Amino acid sequence: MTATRTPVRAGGLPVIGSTLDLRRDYLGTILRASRELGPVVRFDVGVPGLRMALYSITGPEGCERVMSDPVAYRKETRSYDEVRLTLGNGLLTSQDEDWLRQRRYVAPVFTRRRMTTSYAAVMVEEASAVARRWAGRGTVDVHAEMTRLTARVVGRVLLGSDVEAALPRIMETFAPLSTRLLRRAVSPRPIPPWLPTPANREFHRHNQVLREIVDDLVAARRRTGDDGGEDLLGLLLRGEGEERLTDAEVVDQVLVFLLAGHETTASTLACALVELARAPQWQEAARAELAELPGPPTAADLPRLPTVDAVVREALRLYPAAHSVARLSSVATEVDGYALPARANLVTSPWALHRRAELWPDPDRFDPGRFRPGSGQPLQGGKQAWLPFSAGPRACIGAQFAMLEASLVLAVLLGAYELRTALPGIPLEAGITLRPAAPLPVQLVPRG
Ligand code: HEM
Repeated sequence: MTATRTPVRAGGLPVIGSTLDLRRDYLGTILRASRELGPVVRFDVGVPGLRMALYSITGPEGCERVMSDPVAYRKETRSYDEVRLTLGNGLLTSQDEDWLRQRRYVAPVFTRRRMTTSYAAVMVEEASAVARRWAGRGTVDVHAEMTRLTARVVGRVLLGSDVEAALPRIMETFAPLSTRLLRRAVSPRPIPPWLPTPANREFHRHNQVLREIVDDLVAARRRTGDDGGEDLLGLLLRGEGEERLTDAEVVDQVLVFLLAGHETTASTLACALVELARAPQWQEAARAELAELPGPPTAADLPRLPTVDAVVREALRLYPAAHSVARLSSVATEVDGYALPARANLVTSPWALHRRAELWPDPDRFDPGRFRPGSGQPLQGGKQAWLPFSAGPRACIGAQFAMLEASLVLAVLLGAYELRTALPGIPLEAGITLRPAAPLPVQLVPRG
């Protein structure tokens, strides 16, 4: 296709362009631009002379195309440079040969067999422990509860460690790091991280805390001399094969999996639980399917729980934890019929893609029925209309893990409790990930 159009420019203010809009309300600004101006929009960030152009990509073909081609669209963006300051060169941030070697190396930990047997059993065990712990508690903050649960699962399954003790430190550091990252990603010239400003000092202290947590996890495993059987940390420390990782890569890898492996699924689960608490008919529909199972849910039962699966997918549509997937174009290119220059900062937005009315009617409404066979949705765009885990070779390696965990946890909790809430909606905060901005109280009514 020949490029015919230049991207529409978002209004913003004469001198500073869209800087304030993006900083104050990133999600709202991207969504409004997508709805009012189209699938490729240019935002000018910063004052003239120091200006940076940022292009939002919110159509199904455009998002998939940019996400799927790691040669034409690179992880050399401002936001990824910021992520590297915290996470180093692990699987999420590395590129090319480094990435391929790391991805092949960790692949054995994510086989279907492991997911559906040992990992699923741990997920059900941990969810059942939460259900027991909730007994007698009238109301719980489902975001805090799901964060604890998913961290315990990642700790047990991937790292062979109890990470619960470190959780308060992880949460204290991750939230401000995440917010800082997005703020700096939409600044044309952020203050260099080596300048000893109070904000930078706090940033380095937070990074140090995270590194200390990982060092402790690695040291504890080394002390026990246990090679951890088949888990991720055991695999990393044993250093098998020709593609073995350097010591620094091991630490970076643990950090990535520790953070990416729980925070995203926790937010998804928390949002799903609140939406279910607001929609008793979907709880009932899910329970009717659960009632047909012979015992506690297992991975093998999931095909018999289509409503639970639809609830997870709908939560990921409305609240995609990875709301943006950023790339830098390595060459001049064309996306959705719009010409983009080389070295353009692109932000594909699952958040805005998932709320396009021509794909998803009444897009802001929670309706798991969209994902039931025969619903006719998405109306166009097919699989490209739902991209919470990105697409192509750099898609989320933990996608099946997350889907499995979210489905099993919902199945266990819905079997044990009726959920109610007075929350009118879910307050959201966009940093590097999308997360609830406040506690999410949900009332529990024990079932039989
Ligand atoms: C609901 C939960 C999750 C969501 C929405 C999510 C979303 C994503 C997305 C969109 C990417 C692509 C980022 C990019 O290319 O810029 C990604 C990559 C990644 N995710 Fe997830 N993720 C989730 C859960 C998990 C879990 C449970 C794990 C680990 C167990 C994980 C580990 C990773 C890793 C290591 C990468 C980098 C993969 C690569 O580039 O090869 N994620 N995730």
